[in-house]
This record gives sequence, C-alpha cells and structure tokens, in this order.
Amino acid sequence: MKKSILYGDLTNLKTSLVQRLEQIYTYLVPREQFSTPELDEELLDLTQQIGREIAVYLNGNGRVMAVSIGDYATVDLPEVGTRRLQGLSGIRCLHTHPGGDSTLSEPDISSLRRLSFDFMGAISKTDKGEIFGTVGFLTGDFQEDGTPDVTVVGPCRERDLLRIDMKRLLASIQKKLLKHIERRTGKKKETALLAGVEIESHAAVLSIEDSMAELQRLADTAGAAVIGMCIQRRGKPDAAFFLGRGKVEELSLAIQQTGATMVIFDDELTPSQQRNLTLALGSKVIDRTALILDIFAQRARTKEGKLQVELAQLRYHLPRLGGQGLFMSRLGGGIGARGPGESKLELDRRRIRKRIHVLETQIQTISKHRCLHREQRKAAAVPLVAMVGYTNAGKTSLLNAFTGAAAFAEDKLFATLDPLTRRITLKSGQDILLTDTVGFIQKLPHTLVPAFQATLEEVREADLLLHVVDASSQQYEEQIEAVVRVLREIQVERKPTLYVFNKVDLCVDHLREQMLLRDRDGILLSARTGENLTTLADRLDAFFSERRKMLQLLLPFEKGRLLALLHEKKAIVSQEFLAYGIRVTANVPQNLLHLFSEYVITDQ
Ligand SMILES: Nc1nc2c(ncn2[C@@H]2O[C@H](COP(=O)(O)OP(=O)(O)OP(=O)(O)O)[C@@H](O)[C@H]2O)c(=O)[nH]1
Ligand SMILES: [Mg+2]
Repeated sequence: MKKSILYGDLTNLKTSLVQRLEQIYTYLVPREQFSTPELDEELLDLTQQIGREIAVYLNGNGRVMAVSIGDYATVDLPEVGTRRLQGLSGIRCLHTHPGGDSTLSEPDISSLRRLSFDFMGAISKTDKGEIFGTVGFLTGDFQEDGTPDVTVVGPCRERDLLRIDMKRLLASIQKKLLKHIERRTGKKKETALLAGVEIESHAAVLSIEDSMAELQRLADTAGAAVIGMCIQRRGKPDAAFFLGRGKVEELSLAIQQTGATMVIFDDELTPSQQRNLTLALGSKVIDRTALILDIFAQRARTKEGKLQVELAQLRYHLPRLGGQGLFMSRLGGGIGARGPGESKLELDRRRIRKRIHVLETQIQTISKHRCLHREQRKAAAVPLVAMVGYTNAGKTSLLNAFTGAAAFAEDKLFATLDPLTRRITLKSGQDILLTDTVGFIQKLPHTLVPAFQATLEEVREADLLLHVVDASSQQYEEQIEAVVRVLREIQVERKPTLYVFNKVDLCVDHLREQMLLRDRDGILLSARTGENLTTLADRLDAFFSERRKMLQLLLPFEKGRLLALLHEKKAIVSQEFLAYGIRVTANVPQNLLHLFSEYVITDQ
C-alpha cells in the first residue's frame, strides 16, 4: 500500500479534492514521454478547481515522487538537490499554470538551473479547452561565468510535446554535462546503467521500481552517475545471463549509445553470470552486493569496520576470480577502485585465503576487547539504547541533536558504518548510552550481514531499541518491515522497542501522523527542528524508571561503593545506619539488580 504526502498549501481544500490530489501518485509516465494526456487532464482540472498551481515531480522510472500545491518554487523537497555535480538530477518537474499561459517564468528557469531537473515543464488550458505546454532543458553547455545554458521549447500544443523522445534527448544532454564535469574536475566519472529482474512469483516487500530507485541511490552514494535502467519481468532469472538473451543485447546496445562505463545489477549475480555478462557486454558488471561493499569500503571508519569490510570483499571476490584471475577481478571491481580491500584484490587465491585467515584472527581479537568493554559497561551499569532503522532515516542526526555531538550525518545512504556511542544523562539523573548503528536496507545481501556483526552485537546487548523511521518516506511501511526482518534474523525482535517517527517537519498531513501511531508505541519528532526531542527524553526516563524494582537491602559497611551508586541513581527511598550495616529501601534499576542480589532482605 502506498502512502501519499502532499506538499505545500492545502488550506481550505475539500477532502474529495485532497483525495484526488493523492491519487496523482498512482499515475505513471513512460520514460520516453513528456507526460501523458490523462495526467495533464487531471492536473489541469484540479488546478482549475482549486485555483492554485500543482507541481508533480517524476523520477526516471516515470513514477510520481512528490506532488506539491501552490507555489512549487518554495517547496523544499527531500529528494531533490542532493545529486548535484552528477549531471541531470534524474527528476522531472511538471507543473500547471492556472491562467491560459504556459510560458516558463523566471523562477521556473532558475529552479531548472539550480536543481538540474531533467526538464521543467509547464502546462495550461486555453479558454477553448486546448492544452498547451512549454518545456525547458539544460543544454549541456555553460556560459562563461559557469551558468548552465537553458533552451525552451514552446509554448506549443500538447500533442507536439508528447512527440519528443525524452529518453534519447535526456541521454544526450546527460552525456554532454558529464563531459563538462569531467573536463572541469579532471576526473572521469563512472556512468552506470542499472538492470533488474522482477520475478513474477516473488512476493517482494519492495516493488521492482522501488528497489531500482534504491539501487539508484546506492549508486549515487557510491559516486556513479546513473544514466539509464532496464527492467525485465521473468519467471526466474536466467541461469547463465541473469537476463534473457534479447535483453542482454538491448543492454549492450544501450552501453554503446550512452557510453556507460558499467552495468549494476539489482540482485546478487553468481560468479558465472557475472563472467558471462562481462564478456557479453564488454563492460564492467557489478551487482548490488559489490556496490554495497564499495560504499562500505569508502565509509568504514574504525579499525574493526575496515577489517570487516576487507574480509567481506575478499570473501565476495574469491569465487569470482575464476580461471581468469586478475582480469576478471579488475573488471568486476567496484566503482573506481578503492577501499581497504582494493589493493589486495589482485592477490592470487592462495594468498587471499591466507589474508582472510589473518583478518578473521584480528577481528576475533578486537571482538574480545569489545566484550571486555561491554563487561566493564555492565559493571558500571549504564543501560544501552541502540538506534536501529532504515538507512537515511535520520539516526545519526537524532544522535547529534540529542547529544550535540558532531557525528557524521549526510544525505547519503550508509553514512554511518561503525557504531558510535554517546553517554547521556536524563532528567531523573539516569545515565544511558545511546548508540548509533549502520542503516538497514531492503535486500541487504546475506553475505554482508555477518560482516556487520560489530553493529549487530551492540543491538543484541541493548536494553531498549529506538526504531527510527523516516516518516516522510512514501515507503516507510516497507522500510519498517525490512528492518524488523533483520532484527528477527539476529533474534532481537522481542526486545522492548520504541518507534521514533523522524522528519515530521516534512509531513504536512496530520491524518498521516495519526496513522503512523495507530498501532505502534511511538513518538513523532524532528531531529532537524528539535520538535518533541524532550518528549523522547521523557519517554526514555519513564522507560528506565518503570524498570526499577523496590528492594529492602542490608548493605555491609564496607560496601559503601554500592550505597554511593544507589545515591547516584537517585534510587534511595530511605536509609538507616544500624550496628551491623546499613538498611536501605531503594528503587533499584533493573540492570543493577545483580549487584545487590546477595543483600536483599525483602523484595516487593
Ligand atoms: N527534514 C528533515 N531532515 C532530516 C531530519 N533528520 C535527518 N534528516 C536528514 O536526513 C538525511 C539522513 O540523515 P542521517 O542522520 O545521516 O540518517 P541515518 O539514519 O543515520 O543514515 P545512515 O547512517 O545512512 O543509516 C540527512 O540529510 C539529514 O539532514 C529531520 O528531522 N527533518
Ligand atoms: Mg547514520
């Protein structure tokens, strides 16, 4: 089920109109086309009824990503504007003009430039009911001061605009833009085509379109520009080529036309599929796993993180070396060659096995150290709260907002790889440790799950999980589902969990807010604006105080340290110094109980 957020000015709109506006999310536009007559008709009819302009943002698959009402230029879209310096943004903007004039305005042109839209289109209806449109593109050339050149087609009749082959036109603009970037930065940017198979019988959590959109974000995060994609529906993937032969030929042609430097497959390829495809396509072929490994390699920070990534890379590449050794491993590498494992990938199999062994030993040693750390922490009895959640949900931002720490947050997938932990003192005096974790994703390849044991171990140890959800995402249900599945895999799905719906500043729909909380114990907040952060702190406080137990204790005098600990936790209800020790009534936090078990007189 899809949820639809409407952006912008919804004041005084009848429910029936709001519903119709939400239905716009169900429209699909073929990639070759400017728009469809049905979509144009509906947009213009709605515009007439509400007297405001409507803007629709479409992604490369022709799916509607966002709908905004009113002056679209002021809408701060979450997904737009993050792919600068990549050439075109992959986002098309189509909007209506309430009057009969479809000419592009100055602000239209300037947002086209600023956000590198694939195109900026405007449509309007004349008094006679005819639809006219205008569309502006970047040309791929630049003025002397660096301003991108723009060309405008129209105003002309809708049917003439529908004749433009958008796919081809945009591919040629993109090619030009990337050349320009290459000249300016001196770096050749990897350009990628994406390929995916929709398995007919498969009950996937994400639709193939959403899965491909996620793959595109992953590619983007890894630093490759996506210049096209192909999807095939099949009973099952082809054993030798993953795709059908016809599709492989089509891809090969697309590589020649677009000059793409690599193809990224949405699923894990077998070593032989990868080999066959590399030879058939004559270009670099990687899969989702290799792409994620590549991102992990770029972003691992701690020693353990780096070792884990190198280990996963070597394990992934070992069966792929095949008889062709070096040649394949170079072609099969990630985006650019980089990461801790990069130079080592060129070793031969025997040496790779040896290196794997060394890494395993090193990781074991570090993991033992961490155990020790944990033991110390248990003794210090500070409860651990672990933030889990889909990648990009805002976990790191929340940790920052909560602690003022400058942990690394950015609008990329997998910004955090290694667990980051901060100590926080709540109002009641209760200390907690709040730990950030790597984001989960749908289709996280199984082989990578153990590679992130470091993160998962923290989750296993936690007293409470904060499941952070991007409330502004259309796919939030699917994302929750994907996270819960991983939690189940590591057997922690029964841990006490508090849902934190983040980014409510981007949600304008209050019905949606109610829906989010309907059957979950949760809080709506915004790490960005700070809204409701104190509620979260209060909830944490309440959680840990509820988990206390009232005890009567008799502490020997020499256990003054334990008495001090109870004071520090504000746990003491009464205390009395007797001849043979101290009698204490205390509200002892759950996680400290083990320290007092031998001194309990009565528990209530
Ligand atoms: N509007 C808005 N944006 C937010 C909010 N919280 C986070 N963001 C943005 O969302 C993006 C992702 O935030 P991160 O904190 O890096 O997300 P994360 O869950 O740690 O991501 P990974 O480490 O990749 O799993 C960043 O661009 C943040 O600025 C919020 O409350 N409101
Ligand atoms: Mg993060």
